[in-house]
Amino acid sequence: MSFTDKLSAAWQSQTSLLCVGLDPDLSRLPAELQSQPDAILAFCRAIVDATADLACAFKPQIAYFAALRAEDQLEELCKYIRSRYPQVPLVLDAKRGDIGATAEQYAREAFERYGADAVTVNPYMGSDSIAPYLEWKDRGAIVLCRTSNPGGSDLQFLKVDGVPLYQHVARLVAEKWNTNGQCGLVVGATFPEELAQVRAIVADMPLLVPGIGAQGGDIAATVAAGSDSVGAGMMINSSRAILYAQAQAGEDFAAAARRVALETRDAINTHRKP
Ligand SMILES: O=c1ccn([C@@H]2O[C@H](COP(=O)(O)O)[C@@H](O)[C@H]2O)c(=O)[nH]1
Repeated sequence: MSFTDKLSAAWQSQTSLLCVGLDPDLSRLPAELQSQPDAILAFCRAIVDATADLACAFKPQIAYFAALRAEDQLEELCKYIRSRYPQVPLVLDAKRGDIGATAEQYAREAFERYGADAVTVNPYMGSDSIAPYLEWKDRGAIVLCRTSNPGGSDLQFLKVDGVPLYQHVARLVAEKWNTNGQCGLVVGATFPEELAQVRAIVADMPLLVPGIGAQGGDIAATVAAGSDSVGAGMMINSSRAILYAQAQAGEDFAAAARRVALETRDAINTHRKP
């Protein structure tokens, strides 16, 4: 099944636009896990098991694994998600961007090694740097457009022919690069006005929307600005707020993560229009 078909099915079957981000930080893991040899894998698997019925996607961020020399644990985690929860799309957040020959290897890494349904990519190097991902006709390439960080404005807001650069990216992806219908865009929940502008340009293209939770983006404004024509269209990502949720009495870390994921999923759904 293609990335976009799997995502549309997940939006429906899970009744969820919540993407659970997997950004394991060893120093924030529960003490009882920290000394285990495969602590990262054990932690992420527990989070996945606790939230799988609440998520329309899982998004491991590769830097958190690579920094700890834990790519083997990321591989195992991806295998686990694919076999246990095949209905939940797996988005590898890698933000790759390089010349075509190198991009071919990055595409193999994402789609062969990790078996991701989609990968995040950087548009700065242009069409030939994106083409290798599009060779994988059923997989997604999710292109950075209007990122959630404040510094994203340095370049993304520059006017080119009177139009901000991020809008050029949105148009380029929608009109030229989306040859297989498997492209998406990254637009931050911290910029709802720009999210609405992007939605107006790209019709029902899926958007990966990080920035709620730890980055403080407003859920109601995000849903109002970014929903597609059927009240879906987004993977609204939260990572740290779920992963490191404060445990309440009687909860372990996974139960706390589930509680926050449930609250977040429901808060998003409250604002959706049928
Ligand atoms: O514009 C972007 C693109 C990607 N991210 C990634 O999303 C998560 C956000 O984590 P939180 O803990 O929910 O803030 C993280 O993996 C980023 O690398 C982003 O934040 N903004």
